[in-house]
Amino acid sequence: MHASQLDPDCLQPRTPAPTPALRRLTVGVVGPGRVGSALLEQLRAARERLRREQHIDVHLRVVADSRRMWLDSDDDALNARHGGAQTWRPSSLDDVAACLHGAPGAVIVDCSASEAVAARYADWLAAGLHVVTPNKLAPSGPLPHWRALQDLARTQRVQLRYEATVGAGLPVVQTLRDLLDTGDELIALEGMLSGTLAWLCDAYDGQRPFSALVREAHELGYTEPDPRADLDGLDVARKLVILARESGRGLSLDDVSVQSLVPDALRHVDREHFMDHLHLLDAPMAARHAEAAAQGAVLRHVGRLDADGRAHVGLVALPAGHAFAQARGADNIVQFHTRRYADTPLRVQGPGAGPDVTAGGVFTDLLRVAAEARA
Ligand SMILES: NC(=O)C1=CN([C@@H]2O[C@H](COP(=O)(O)OP(=O)(O)OC[C@H]3O[C@@H](n4cnc5c(N)ncnc54)[C@H](O)[C@@H]3O)[C@@H](O)[C@H]2O)C=CC1
Ligand SMILES: N[C@@H](CC=O)C(=O)O
Repeated sequence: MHASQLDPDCLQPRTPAPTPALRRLTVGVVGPGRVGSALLEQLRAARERLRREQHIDVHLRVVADSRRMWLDSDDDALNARHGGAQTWRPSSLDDVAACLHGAPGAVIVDCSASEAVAARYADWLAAGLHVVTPNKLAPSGPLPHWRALQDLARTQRVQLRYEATVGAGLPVVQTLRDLLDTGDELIALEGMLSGTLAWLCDAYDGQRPFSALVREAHELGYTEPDPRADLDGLDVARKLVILARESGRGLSLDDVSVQSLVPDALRHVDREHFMDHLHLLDAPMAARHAEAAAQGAVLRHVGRLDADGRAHVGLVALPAGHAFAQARGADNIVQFHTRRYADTPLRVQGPGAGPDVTAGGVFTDLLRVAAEARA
């Protein structure tokens, strides 16, 4: 017997630790767009390693977009009903839930930006399915509905996770939750909470038209499906609402004072018309930029939750030495002012938009579902 097999305390042969049972996650992905496709790629690449090292078996059972769905159920009867496994068929959110129902560790991942999908969470949680999402519509939607969803998840003993709704892959929601769970108290927070606006403010130097940069941010996968949600400040307002609610404040979107960059003429037109008329943003942005530059300042898009409970979103001109002025690319920065972090705020910083980092945040939530279900 080799010495390394002896327990040094009692010099008895060690009993080999039993191999942990394999834990299955049965996953359905709704919305294989930019984030959803990156998630599918990450799941594929990690599958063997997760099985080998973490004893987690991730089984992808269904993928659905707005028009069609792909199904590969373990259930022969269900497959037969739908003409066999691995088939494409018209999309149905009812069928997505049906084919996950009762499966071990069944999770629906909503990677859409759709109200119609978010409206299904209550049914899915009630049916015993975990829900993971980067979609901000439910957690920043009507407060009574959001609280009811959280209560439902608790009573059904399933998980509702949404880390990637704020800061994409950055640990923002979890950091706040950890602070509060360990007895700290949020006093205020401020941050650059839009990857798109961070990237636009950093890239815009008054030379290339702002509208051309907005198109580029969209191609890079930073913007919302409709980039107006970034430019009108609503996306950041949603993130502030999510963080405020996480800290126990009953904030709603109507409570956030938002400065929009979208001209009135483009507010209510359809998305195609908006994209065709992006040049209307150019002159106002050029004026804001020139005004800031004349003061030796730079423009940054900032969201704030004040100690008195008020919330604001908008462009501000900051001196070049300010921490936000030094952020580059699509970096988000979130600064938590808490009772413990009173002198220097706790800061989370890094790229806060883009398919890969966002998918990484969603994937982390999936692994948390597996870890918590194991406990
Ligand atoms: N792009 C980013 O950096 C980040 C995105 N998010 C969130 O991630 C979500 C996805 O964003 P992207 O991938 O950029 O959007 P995308 O537009 O590329 O993809 C959206 C997908 O949802 C599908 N979809 C729309 N309505 C549907 C319905 N009723 N049923 C089934 N599928 C439906 C579309 O077919 C498409 O596949 C959004 O909620 C966004 O706010 C969150 C953090 C960062
Ligand atoms: N469009 C959003 C994506 C992440 O939430 C952003 O730019 O921050």
